[in-house]
Amino acid sequence: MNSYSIEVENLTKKFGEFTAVDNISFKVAKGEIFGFLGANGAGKTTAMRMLTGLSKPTSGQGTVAGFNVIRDHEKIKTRIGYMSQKFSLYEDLTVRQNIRLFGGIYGLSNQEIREKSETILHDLRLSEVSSKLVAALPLGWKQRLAFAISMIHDPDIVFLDEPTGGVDPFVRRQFWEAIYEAAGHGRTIFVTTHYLDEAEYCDRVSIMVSGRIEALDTPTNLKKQFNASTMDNVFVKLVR
Ligand SMILES: Nc1ncnc2c1ncn2[C@@H]1O[C@H](COP(=O)(O)OP(=O)(O)OP(=O)(O)O)[C@@H](O)[C@H]1O
Repeated sequence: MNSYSIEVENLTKKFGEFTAVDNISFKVAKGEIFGFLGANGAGKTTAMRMLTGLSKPTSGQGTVAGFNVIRDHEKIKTRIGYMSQKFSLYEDLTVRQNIRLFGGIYGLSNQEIREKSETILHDLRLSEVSSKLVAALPLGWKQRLAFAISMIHDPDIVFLDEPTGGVDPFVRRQFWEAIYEAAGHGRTIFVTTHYLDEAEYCDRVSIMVSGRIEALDTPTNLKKQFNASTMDNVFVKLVR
């Protein structure tokens, strides 16, 4: 059995003459927390869209959750979860309605939705606010809820696109505890972030510059390699 969740080779995306993602190759092990970093415009979103089956690579090959990124992109969508900072929950629906809605979208039966709803509400201690509009929740709670909902269909991999924007370090730390828990259950976490302290929490980190992966290793090894005391310094040395 393949021990990698993601395996890509020379993945490239061009928009006309412009190469947004330039021959990237890497593997992510099952249950790994993989940080996907890069400056604005480096190509992270474009790469992530190819990995999640939303965009067809111009060239290259690979598998995500065991499915071919070119031929089986519709199947990939059934085995992954996705959470972005910008598009996550419906603010004008209640907490419970959001869980129901996404459970339905991900193809769960009514019985499964009922069970998952109770588990999520209980685990996140949201039972008392289950009939409140999501708009009324603090941002940190919304993020935790969106993360739980992105895993409602038990995906092999969860893609998190800047999941902790706009909250304080304590709330971010709590979110990362939830990430560790998910990874502890064997789920692969693929996460982009602009917070370099969060890169330290990842098992391995890749750093993209102008469409290419310029560095990829554990935070400890990257700091050694770049003679830097923090991931922030590694990033600055590579990107600026
Ligand atoms: N559909 C498109 N057509 C043309 N150019 C595009 C398209 N999508 C992205 N690009 C360009 O590709 C490059 C990479 O963009 P991308 O959004 O992947 O970067 P990013 O690393 O995710 O940046 P950010 O952190 O700002 O989201 C940018 O120069 C962007 O302008």
